[in-house]
Amino acid sequence: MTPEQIVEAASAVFAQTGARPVDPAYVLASDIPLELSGEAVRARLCVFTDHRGNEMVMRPDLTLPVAGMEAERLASGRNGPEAYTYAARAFRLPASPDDPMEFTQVGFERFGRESSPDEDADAFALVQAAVAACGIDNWRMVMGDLSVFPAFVDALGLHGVTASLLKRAFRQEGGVAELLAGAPSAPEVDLAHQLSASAPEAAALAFLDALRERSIPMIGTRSVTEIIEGLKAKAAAADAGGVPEDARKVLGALAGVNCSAPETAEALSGIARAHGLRGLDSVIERVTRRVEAIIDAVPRVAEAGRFRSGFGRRFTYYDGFVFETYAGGLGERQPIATGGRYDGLIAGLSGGRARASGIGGVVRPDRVIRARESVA
Ligand SMILES: N[C@@H](Cc1c[nH]c[nH+]1)C(=O)O
Repeated sequence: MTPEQIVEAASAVFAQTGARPVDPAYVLASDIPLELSGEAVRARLCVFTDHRGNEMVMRPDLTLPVAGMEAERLASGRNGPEAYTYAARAFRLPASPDDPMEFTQVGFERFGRESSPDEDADAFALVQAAVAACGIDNWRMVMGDLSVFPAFVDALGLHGVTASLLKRAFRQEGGVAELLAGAPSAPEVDLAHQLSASAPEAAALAFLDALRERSIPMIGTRSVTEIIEGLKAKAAAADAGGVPEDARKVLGALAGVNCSAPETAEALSGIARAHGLRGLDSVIERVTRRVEAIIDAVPRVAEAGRFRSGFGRRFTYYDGFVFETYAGGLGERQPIATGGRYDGLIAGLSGGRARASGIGGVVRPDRVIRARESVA
């Protein structure tokens, strides 16, 4: 198949559902993509400064601008479910030397439908139908659910500051492991206390001074404000007694969940049972029902699908089901299809003026071609 035929084949699958074709704004103000991209994507945003000195980005995906459009539509008083489809360009600095900076995503976004395991399965099955239409049948997939970790943290009954620190750490790659590995050092806690006592600007200056004094360079993609917030949260949790030993065991076990799709229910409920945790039935039931619905719709998932609890941080807008599909010789940094649920995004983008569930997924035709070539 030629690249055009692949785009056409995938587009036809999404168009058949009656979704409306769109091609929203290419250029976005940087604040929203910066805030809603996980660390891995954030480091890859194509950022530039416009003629007025505003920091802008080329859209790193289509979900953000499409959800922005939908948030405006809903906030202006229109309502009811809506679905969009696109075959459009997105821009990210390459994840590996053979990845392009500009690429097409063929996908869909659905808003305002019921947020249920069956809808999750339906959205996943639609993406896989597009993958199949592109001539790929020997794929594997990984799924996760971003609501599982916070639910386990809540079930542990920890102090509020400790619980929010853990939920926040979960959003960063390796964050929980780092947190569980050790309490913050005394100088870190002292610095956090000192920063807590200052107004935000003064705190930022004091923080940069502290780095300079210790000759520590600013690296990575987190902003000074975020680093300060993180430090303060760590110190507050340490002041509240830190993460107790039994909670460490539970979270360690949860972080280790990496099982075949049919084993998911047992993996999660086994941890809850072993540690006498209550209040997890509804989240575990939802995950279980979803896996069943997915296997009903796409039977290959029973052997080619895995569930990983720590999975899915490319974008911080995801808050439920997430998945990636891989094929051929391409590794996990180069999925051929991705998607997930983001029920809080419309409320976030509209400042609470509108609310709607959201779910969607995309196929990457350039990677489909490479996956096909790598097995040919
Ligand atoms: N925008 C996501 C895929 C997606 C679409 N809708 C939901 N998720 C990505 O680029 O990885």
